[in-house]
Amino acid sequence: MVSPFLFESKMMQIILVVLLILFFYLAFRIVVPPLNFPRTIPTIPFYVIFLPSIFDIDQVDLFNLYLKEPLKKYGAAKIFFGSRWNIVVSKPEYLAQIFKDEETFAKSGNQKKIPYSVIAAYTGDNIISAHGEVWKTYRSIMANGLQQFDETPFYHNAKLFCDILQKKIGDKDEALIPISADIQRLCLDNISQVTLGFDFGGLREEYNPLLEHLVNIKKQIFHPFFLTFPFFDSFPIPARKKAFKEVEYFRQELVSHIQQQLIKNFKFEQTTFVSSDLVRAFNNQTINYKQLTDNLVILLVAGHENPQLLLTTSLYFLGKYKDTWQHKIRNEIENVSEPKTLGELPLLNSFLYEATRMLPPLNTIINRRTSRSCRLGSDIIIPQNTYVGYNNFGAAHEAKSWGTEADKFHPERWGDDMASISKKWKSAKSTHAMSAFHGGRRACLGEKLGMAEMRITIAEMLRNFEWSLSPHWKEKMTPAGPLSPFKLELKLKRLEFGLSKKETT
Ligand code: HEM
Repeated sequence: MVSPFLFESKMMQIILVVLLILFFYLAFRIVVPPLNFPRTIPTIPFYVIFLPSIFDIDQVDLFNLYLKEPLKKYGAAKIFFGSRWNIVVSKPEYLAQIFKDEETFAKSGNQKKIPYSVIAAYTGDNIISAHGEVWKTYRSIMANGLQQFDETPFYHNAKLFCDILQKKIGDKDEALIPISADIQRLCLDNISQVTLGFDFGGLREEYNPLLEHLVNIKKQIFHPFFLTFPFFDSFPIPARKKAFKEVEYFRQELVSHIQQQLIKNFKFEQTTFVSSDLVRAFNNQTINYKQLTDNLVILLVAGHENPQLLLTTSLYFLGKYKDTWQHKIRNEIENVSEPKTLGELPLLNSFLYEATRMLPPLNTIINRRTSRSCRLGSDIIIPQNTYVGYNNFGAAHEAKSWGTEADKFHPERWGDDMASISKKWKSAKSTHAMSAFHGGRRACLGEKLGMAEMRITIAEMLRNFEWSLSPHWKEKMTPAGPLSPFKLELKLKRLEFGLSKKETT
């Protein structure tokens, strides 16, 4: 008979061996790309993705150190992200193929890629992530309202935004102001008033419960560990359970705001907000309640986060090039009396396009999965069920498209007059040398809206203030995720009365 002690120690040995095997198996899956991944493209070391959590390094440094050369040479690479190995491309020809062949490179957002995660619970199955017929349905409902909209709230909010900054300067002439939180409030108010039919109240209310809630859940969603290993969201970790609950609460609160504004008083029947179109589609059963909620949430999320990033980037470049670009554009807008003409100012628009090129707000997007084994370009064989994404920063800094000065901030590259600037912008998008707004059939539906918001806010800022980068602010971009200057702080100086009080509307 085996003694209980011997039995126990044998069991311990077996458990230890199983755990060791599991550990090595998981480590192998993280360190080495799947064996059926293409050998014709390089592998970015798995640890690269963890470096910003350990060292004081931002994503532009990371790109320059680890991705620039492989992407320049091969146009594609294998990269570990989101608990799995993926293929990321930056060569315009590869982007063109991926964007065009939607059946093979099928959209597969977080709701499919990591359905157990907090981020998937947040945005669900929406117009950006959906594929095929479902996407077509969403697009047919939402496209019109995102293309035809009333810009008036942008003007009012830009003024409110500047008033808030004026108050922060107080009775001094200038002050050092961390700008991120106010930009977020502005962008939330803009998108909620222009597309959702309610006022988020970010600029008007000092304490705003919905905003507090949003800031809180964003911290949990963009937690670096869970962003890299969303797999752990399926474990019963109390903090993550709380995050799920709070995300659900936020979604319900958002819909309830829209219900109060649009549904209860039947305003949706008369208005052309995108949210009204979604409510009508829900009422006639084209979409269900979850689809309605998912799309309302994505309108708020994409509609405020992306402009927030681009505005931060624009204010950063204007601060950095205060004596040149800021000065020149201020002179240019001084003569504008008709708001519509902002879209026709060569300096303002070439500046905006260059800012978008230099720091594309959505740096890397990996949300397509191959529906079959396929060939990318002439020699990259990709197995079925592989996640494929694109690196906007890489595409926008490719020397082949943008010349040897691709890394330089050089708005002149877009042209001197509005006709050539617009032509170059369109051509850069259609050749995918510039993919910051995607392009093709799945092109961003908010580009027109976002760019109008940028022009109007920048013009108002230039009329009110002169600014440079705060001497206390360390020039650094976000370490991971969306790309923009990290916790930007500006040295804002109030401008003389004449220019600041000039009316725009
Ligand atoms: C201003 C900065 C913005 C940038 C840089 C930007 C960028 C992008 C990109 C890269 C995509 C494609 C995503 C993918 O490949 O999965 C996209 C799609 C989309 N964006 Fe934007 N976006 C911006 C603003 C907005 C705004 C203000 C809205 C308004 C709600 C918006 C609504 C959308 C929608 C609805 C799609 C999905 C289009 C489709 O698949 O049919 N975007 N955007």
